[in-house]
Amino acid sequence: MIEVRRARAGDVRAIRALVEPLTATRVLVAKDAVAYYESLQQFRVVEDDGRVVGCGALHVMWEDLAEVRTLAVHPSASGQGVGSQLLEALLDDARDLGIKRVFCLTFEVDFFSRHGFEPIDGRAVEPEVYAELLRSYDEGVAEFLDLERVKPNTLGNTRMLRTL
Ligand SMILES: CC(=O)SCCNC(=O)CCNC(=O)[C@H](O)C(C)(C)COP(=O)(O)OP(=O)(O)OC[C@H]1O[C@@H](n2cnc3c(N)ncnc32)[C@H](O)[C@@H]1OP(=O)(O)O
Repeated sequence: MIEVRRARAGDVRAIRALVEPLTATRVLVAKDAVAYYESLQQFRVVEDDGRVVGCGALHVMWEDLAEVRTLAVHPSASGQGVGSQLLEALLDDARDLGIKRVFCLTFEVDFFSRHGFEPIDGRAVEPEVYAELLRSYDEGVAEFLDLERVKPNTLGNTRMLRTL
């Protein structure tokens, strides 16, 4: 039976195993193990008969803004609605947190479009918020801000936004 649930500390190994092949092709950014434990509360996983087959995270960036991150489904489980269930659960988390806009940076434009995301150009935040976000040490925030130093990581990705 398929179940979407909050991640537990014991899931981190399975999450890393899902993500690792995707970092080799730069679909997802490689992170150290400690980063997954530190951001564990952001994660949801999909379990199928006791096996973690998908993961995804929601990272809050500002008062009205969060980012979907690290969405990955094992190839053996793709095309069965697992990614859609995960994404919708993360959007529900965003609603629960009072978030109004959800950002993502992805090659999977059709998939995210089917879930109400639209490509955006330029900055998605006011200059004052941009200046505050510059103070973050988070690499994903740097990618959101489209800073020069992280551009090699985001080459070919599309910036997308969903309004809730
Ligand atoms: C912000 C970020 O994290 S960006 C990174 C996004 N992740 C990646 O690029 C990693 C590599 N890709 C993946 O892990 C997966 O392909 C994902 C996450 C993009 C999609 O996960 P999936 O579980 O395959 O998605 P899901 O099954 O919900 O939808 C995919 C397709 O299956 C179809 N589908 C959905 N439900 C079902 C179902 N019950 N039965 C059969 N097909 C279905 C959908 O119509 C959809 O069609 P499409 O390919 O034309 O869009």
